[in-house]
Parts: sequence; structure tokens; C-alpha cells
Amino acid sequence: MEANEHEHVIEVTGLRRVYGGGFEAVRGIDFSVRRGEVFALLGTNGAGKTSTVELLEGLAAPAGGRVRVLGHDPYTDRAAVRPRTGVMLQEGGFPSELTVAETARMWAGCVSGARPEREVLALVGLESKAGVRVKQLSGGQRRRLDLALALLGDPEVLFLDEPTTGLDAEGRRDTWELVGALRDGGTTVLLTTHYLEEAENLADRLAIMHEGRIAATGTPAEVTASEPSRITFELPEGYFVGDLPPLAELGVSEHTVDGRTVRLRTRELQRAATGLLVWAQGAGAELRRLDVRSASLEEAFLGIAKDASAGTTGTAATKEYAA
Ligand SMILES: Nc1ncnc2c1ncn2[C@@H]1O[C@H](COP(=O)(O)OP(=O)(O)OP(=O)(O)O)[C@@H](O)[C@H]1O
Repeated sequence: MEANEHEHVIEVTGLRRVYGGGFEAVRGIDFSVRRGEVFALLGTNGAGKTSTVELLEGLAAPAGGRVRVLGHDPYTDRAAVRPRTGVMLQEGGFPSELTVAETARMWAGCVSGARPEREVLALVGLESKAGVRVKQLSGGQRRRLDLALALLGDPEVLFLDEPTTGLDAEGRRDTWELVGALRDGGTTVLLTTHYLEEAENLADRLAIMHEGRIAATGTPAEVTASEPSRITFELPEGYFVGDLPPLAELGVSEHTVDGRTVRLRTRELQRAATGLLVWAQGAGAELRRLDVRSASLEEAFLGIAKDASAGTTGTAATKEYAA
């Protein structure tokens, strides 16, 4: 396979998943991931992230739509896809009596051209635990073992379902570094996560799922830009909000006043901030505790989830930002 960076390694079109009782967990989603990208699926609980990833891994057949991984259908053409992918499930479920090294060795037996166990254990910082039984590992160490096993076949595409859940801050940082290094080495990574900071740090592009649909997709910066920025300051004594220039003319969409503290929300940060500062300069007014900031991914996520719950987004209204 040619290593073409523009090649879509994962392609998902109109994908649906329906469970036994008729519940539609994935309701027609589209996205694609290019070679060497880290793509994050974010979402509220039960949004359909795991249901989607399982379809990409070929663990179930879709109820509708199409999935291609490395150009193949991962369900019907499993033999072509599986050796080139690495999968880290949410629950590894290893025999707890085996040691870490034995588990890696057993797993390596199922992988063609597996890397040496020691090498993958070193990658995830578990070399010193090689002789320890799996049942004696902490939750975070088990997640690292899950990751080590996913890396045994030196995969072109890596699926990580909540890779850092249960890890402490240091373990999370180490995993981020490792995923970054894998990406730099050309591995394509699709991950699900509850940690917005993780997506902000790692993802080249992301999709936010809500109730089986994609509510927003784009780079972290593009998705963040969909939420209004904020300006906060304290008015000096003797000044009132009515003394400010007309806020609507500055592109301010909302404002609140709490004592002397004024909070503005705007989608035109430069225009609003400039108008405010020019006014303050002219009036000789000092705006104390002035704080001007773009929305965080967390704010964008909460805003999108709120809109989606209120029925103002959906397939037709998916926010999509050009990559
Ligand atoms: N085997 C199943 N049978 C019926 N419904 C299921 C099954 N597995 C998942 N679901 C439902 O499908 C929906 C999506 O679940 P899924 O696990 O894909 O969500 P998620 O986004 O990964 O959630 P979380 O962030 O909580 O892990 C949920 O409402 C869940 O209850």
C-alpha cells in the first residue's frame, strides 16, 4: 500500500447501527480519516462512540451505510484488515492469573509479525511489571497493557476506545506522548475520549456525537470557533453599562452585569475588544480585571450538546468545518 498522506484510511458514509431490541444507536453518520491523522470521537454518555468504533473494527455488521478501513469492508473482509489494525477495547478481559509478559506472549501468538513483547511493554512503561500477574495491576496499568497489546502488530491504523480512562495525570501525559510519537511515525489513530483536553491536545480533527448523530466536526480550533468568545471586565466607579458604546454595534450577542463586573459574549472578538478598548481610552476609563478569551473546546462541547438536546442540531444541521 502506498503511503499517501491524502489517502482516506477510514471512510464512513451513512453509517447506522441498530441493536437487537430495535434501538438505533448510530443514526447515519459520515466522516473520514486521512493517513497519519489522529481523529477523536467525542460525545455525551451513550452518544454512540463505542457502537461506531466497533463497526470500524469489524466486530459487527452495520444496519446501514458503509465503512471502509484501508479500502476494505472490515466486517466482510476481516482477513485483509485485521493484520493491519490495532485495537484497544474498553475492557481487555485478560486471564488474570497470567503475568504481563505471558499475556503479551500469548497475544503475540495471534498476531502475524508481532514485535518483541519487551519492546511494546517498554513503549507503555510496563517493563518493570513483566513478571507481575495481571490481577495485581492497577486499573491504569491494565489500560497500558491493553495499549501494549494493540501495538504488538505495529499497526497502520490504531483504534483506541477511551485509552486514558483510569490513568492518573502522569499516565495520561505519557499516553498522549506515545500517541503523538505514533502519529509522527505515520500511524493513523482513531480514538474515543471523554476528556476534552485529550482531544484538544491530540486530535488533528474530531467529531462530536450526540444521540447517534454527529453534531459538529472539524479541527479543534474550528469546532471551538463555533462558540462565542468572552470578554469580562470591571467598570470603574462612576461608569455604568449604559455609558459603553451600543453593544450590538460591537458585535456583542449577550451581556450580563453583576455589580461592577460586566460579561460579554461575541462571535466577533476583535471587533468587540477593539471597540471596547477604544471607548475606554477615549473615556479615560480603566477596565480592571480585563479578560478576553476564545471559547474552550469544553465550552463548545457543552454548547453543542445543549443545542442538540434542544433539537436545534441534527443530521441536517450538523456543524461542519472545512479541513
Ligand atoms: N448491546 C446493546 N444492546 C442495546 N443497546 C445498546 C447495546 N450497547 C449499547 N447500547 C446503547 O446504545 C447507545 C450507544 O452506546 P455506546 O456504548 O455506543 O455509547 P458511547 O458514546 O460509547 O457511550 P459512553 O461514553 O457512555 O461509553 C446507548 O444508549 C447504549 O445504551
